[in-house]
Amino acid sequence: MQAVSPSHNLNSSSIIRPSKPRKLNRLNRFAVRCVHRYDSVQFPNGVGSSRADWQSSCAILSSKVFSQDQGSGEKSTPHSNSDHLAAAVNGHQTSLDLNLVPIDKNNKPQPPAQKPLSMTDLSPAPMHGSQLRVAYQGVPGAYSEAAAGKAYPNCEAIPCDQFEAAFQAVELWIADRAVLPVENSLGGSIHRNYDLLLRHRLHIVGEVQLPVHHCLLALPGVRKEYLTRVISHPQALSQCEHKLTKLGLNVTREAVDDTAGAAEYIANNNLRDTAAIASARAAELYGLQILADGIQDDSGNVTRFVMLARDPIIPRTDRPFKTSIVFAHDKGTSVLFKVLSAFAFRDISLRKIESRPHRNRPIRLVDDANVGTAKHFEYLFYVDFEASMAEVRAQNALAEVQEFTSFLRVLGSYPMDMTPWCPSRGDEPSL
Ligand SMILES: O=C(O)C(=O)C[C@]1(C(=O)O)C=C[C@@H](O)C=C1
Repeated sequence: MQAVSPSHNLNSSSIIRPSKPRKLNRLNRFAVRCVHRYDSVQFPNGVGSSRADWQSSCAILSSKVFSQDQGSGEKSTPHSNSDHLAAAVNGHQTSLDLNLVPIDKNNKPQPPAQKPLSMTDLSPAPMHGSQLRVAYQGVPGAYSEAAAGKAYPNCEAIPCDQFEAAFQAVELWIADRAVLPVENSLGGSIHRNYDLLLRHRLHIVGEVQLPVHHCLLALPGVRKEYLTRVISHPQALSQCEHKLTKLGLNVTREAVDDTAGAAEYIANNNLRDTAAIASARAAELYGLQILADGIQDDSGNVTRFVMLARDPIIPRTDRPFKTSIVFAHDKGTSVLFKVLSAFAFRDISLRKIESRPHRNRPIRLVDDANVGTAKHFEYLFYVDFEASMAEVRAQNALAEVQEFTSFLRVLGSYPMDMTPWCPSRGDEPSL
């Protein structure tokens, strides 16, 4: 993976603010709007977020059409009609020809040139024809950069100073994807990214798990007795809480934007009383020595990252998929039990559930007449479940969830990273 230089850091202040968050609709309203737009939709070269909006709407619509065709049966057929329809509405080349019969120069209809789906359709190559550009939060040497490289080998990694800048980089076509942490095996959820997933219109297209192996870094020649301060990303500080104490360090802990940024700061400012918690790669990049290796409190320290794109991928059934949704109900939280039962009845396992308070920020809902109303929800619930949106049981579960909720959005249906959460190098720190 090639990392662009830190001087190319995306600064959130230098990025044009995106337009206001788009309207959020209930699924059936999505579908209705989608039918209307279907006749008139144009795909200019620069496809904007409205296309992504349209695509996710249509993916849901196609799922619904398919479920109706199948009656109430819960069994899904791999590579069934729904796959084709979903393919057609998810940006595959054939979607552009849907209602058009190609005409030759003598005005004779031509048989449609059908292109079979390939793996590249699932994760389309960048339109600019070069390396995939992947935005991550932090500077080179950050774990997020490593996650970007694991998710997209040979990508061009684009450092961003804030999570929000990474979202904006994709929305503004500066990057093709963003790779952002959502959960750590020790520190739990990275709430900021859950909030941002809702505020932005990107789609989750994949996930990747990264074992996180922390080192204590300082300038060459510095001994741990000289240290008065340890700086790092708040997640990294919390992942090493006990080991720092065990190391006998009498230090204050200070949070900074990212782990590698902490290492860079020490090097740039020649700080001999400060150490950073960061990766071995950060030590190498910023010329620091490793004072202690493997200082995370748990050897199986793993962070889960999601890959985000402007367009959703086509859900499939030939490998394990996960689907992430967010929902809310304006009559409080009692709906939660009903929603969870919609999955339980269909034997769909839940992987994660997260609630986020949302009282102070209304969400704009749009009705069938396209009239928007601001709704306040006390809590938003984020759920990851183990099924693909191409499966009828998942489509039916969501149709039921929709009945119980005032707001529902599918954040993405994507292949699961099946790597077991396993220990990183060594349990005890080496000094
Ligand atoms: O600071 C970094 O290096 C990051 O990539 C961020 C981050 C996080 O946000 O959780 C990623 C992985 C580790 O859990 C620690 C920090």
